[in-house]
Amino acid sequence: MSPFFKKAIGANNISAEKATEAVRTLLLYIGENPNREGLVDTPDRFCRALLEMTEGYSTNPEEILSTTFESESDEMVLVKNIEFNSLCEHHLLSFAGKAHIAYIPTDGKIVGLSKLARIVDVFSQRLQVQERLTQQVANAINKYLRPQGVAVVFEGVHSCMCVRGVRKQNSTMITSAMHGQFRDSLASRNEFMSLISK
Ligand SMILES: Nc1nc2c(ncn2[C@@H]2O[C@H](COP(=O)(O)OP(=O)(O)OP(=O)(O)O)[C@@H](O)[C@H]2O)c(=O)[nH]1
Ligand SMILES: [Zn+2]
Repeated sequence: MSPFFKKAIGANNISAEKATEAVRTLLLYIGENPNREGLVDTPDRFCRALLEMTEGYSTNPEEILSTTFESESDEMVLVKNIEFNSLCEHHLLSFAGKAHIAYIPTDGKIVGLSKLARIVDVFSQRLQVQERLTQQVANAINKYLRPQGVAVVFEGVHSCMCVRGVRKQNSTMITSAMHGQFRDSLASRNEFMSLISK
């Protein structure tokens, strides 16, 4: 019995047995034989992978952003090219790319660099649309860090656009969310945009 099966009950009181049975049904639905050697453990693996890819539901963003430090500076802090992997809520297919986050501290209140990447993970590891993912990251930083401004840009390539449907391989979706000084000041916004485009 695999580790997933030992965790007998998941969210909404759904048993692991029922979840794996649903995947077996999907395999039958496409004309496959779920009992053949290569597929016999696939329902279990799929359920474990899905749980892993959506583990952001069980992480509280407030906890991540609660460890802060003091700094002398109230200048912009920017972390760019933070990799993310998410699942589109329409097709349950991956969309992935990079996120760029900047904030302007209030009273020198700063946060560890890794925490910005962790915030990206918390909201990426859920079923998402990129617009909401971008907003949620910006809103969480705005709410828990209370900076003078926060700017977030996501650049994502959506598998559901590449491997099926319109099959466009080279399109990238760019979404942004701005609060405070980045929304109010064109100069701050331009500085952010020029730094991330370098
Ligand atoms: N705005 C937005 N759209 C997304 C995102 N991820 C996937 N989509 C789109 O969601 C839409 C779902 O459209 P539907 O018409 O309901 O589904 P569909 O028939 O599979 O659509 P096609 O992909 O056009 O074949 C598609 O246009 C996808 O490209 C996202 O993060 N943001
Ligand atoms: Zn999709």
